[in-house]
Amino acid sequence: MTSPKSELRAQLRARRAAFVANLDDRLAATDRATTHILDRLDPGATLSAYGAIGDEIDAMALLIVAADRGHATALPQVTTRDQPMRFLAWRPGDPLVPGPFGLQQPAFDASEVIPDVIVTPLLGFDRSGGRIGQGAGFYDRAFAAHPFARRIGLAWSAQEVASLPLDPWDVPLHAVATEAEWITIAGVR
Ligand SMILES: Nc1nc2c(c(=O)[nH]1)N(C=O)[C@@H](CNc1ccc(C(=O)N[C@@H](CCC(=O)O)C(=O)O)cc1)CN2
Ligand SMILES: Nc1ncnc2c1ncn2[C@@H]1O[C@H](COP(=O)(O)OP(=O)(O)OP(=O)(O)O)[C@@H](O)[C@H]1O
Repeated sequence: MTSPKSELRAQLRARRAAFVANLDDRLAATDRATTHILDRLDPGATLSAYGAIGDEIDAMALLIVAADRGHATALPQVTTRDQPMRFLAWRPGDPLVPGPFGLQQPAFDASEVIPDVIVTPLLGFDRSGGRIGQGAGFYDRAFAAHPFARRIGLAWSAQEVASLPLDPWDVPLHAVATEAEWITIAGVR
């Protein structure tokens, strides 16, 4: 299938890979990006993040520091493309089990939580809060199911595009954190 979105995904994957390959210090850059988020968490907020796939910014250190600061922490659990993604409690030291797409996920008996903040991986973002992901719609469906959660994209600056083709179900991000800056999107409810 070639569509504007799938071509764009391929371009963005290539751009992200080139950016990461040229990064001097990936850990330091990850730390700068995630610190934008940590510095702005409301006390006691329940935070969901993710473990990186491939060239994504890894958000596990963010989750570990947040847990240390007293936040309840969670990771998404996906099973099949048809089933909605759920957010399951996960604290540092809790087991992780292999899931689809090479994901490491909380155990099946972990309790479901309602996150206050959803830190979201992405392939591309724009300054209107537009986001393009892997194309399975897991995050768009989760955003629709959790309308009161803050939606924060975590991405390398090279993942910015001027504007994204938007579908009716796309839910805008409230903010994007990169290694270079913190971007808040005006007017997103
Ligand atoms: N780190 C991370 N966790 C996540 C997501 C994500 O994008 N990144 N998801 C967001 O929805 C969900 C999992 N959904 C996914 C849907 C499709 C593919 C996928 O097609 N992967 C490619 C390889 C991509 C790559 O290496 O960059 C593949 O399997 O061929 C992966 C995850 C939930 N957790
Ligand atoms: N709220 C929703 N309810 C039902 N289906 C949805 C919803 N949001 C998105 N989808 C479905 O998800 C599919 C993929 O959407 P899209 O291409 O926007 O994914 P994406 O944002 O790139 O991926 P992801 O959110 O997994 O990172 C679409 O076919 C769409 O029908």
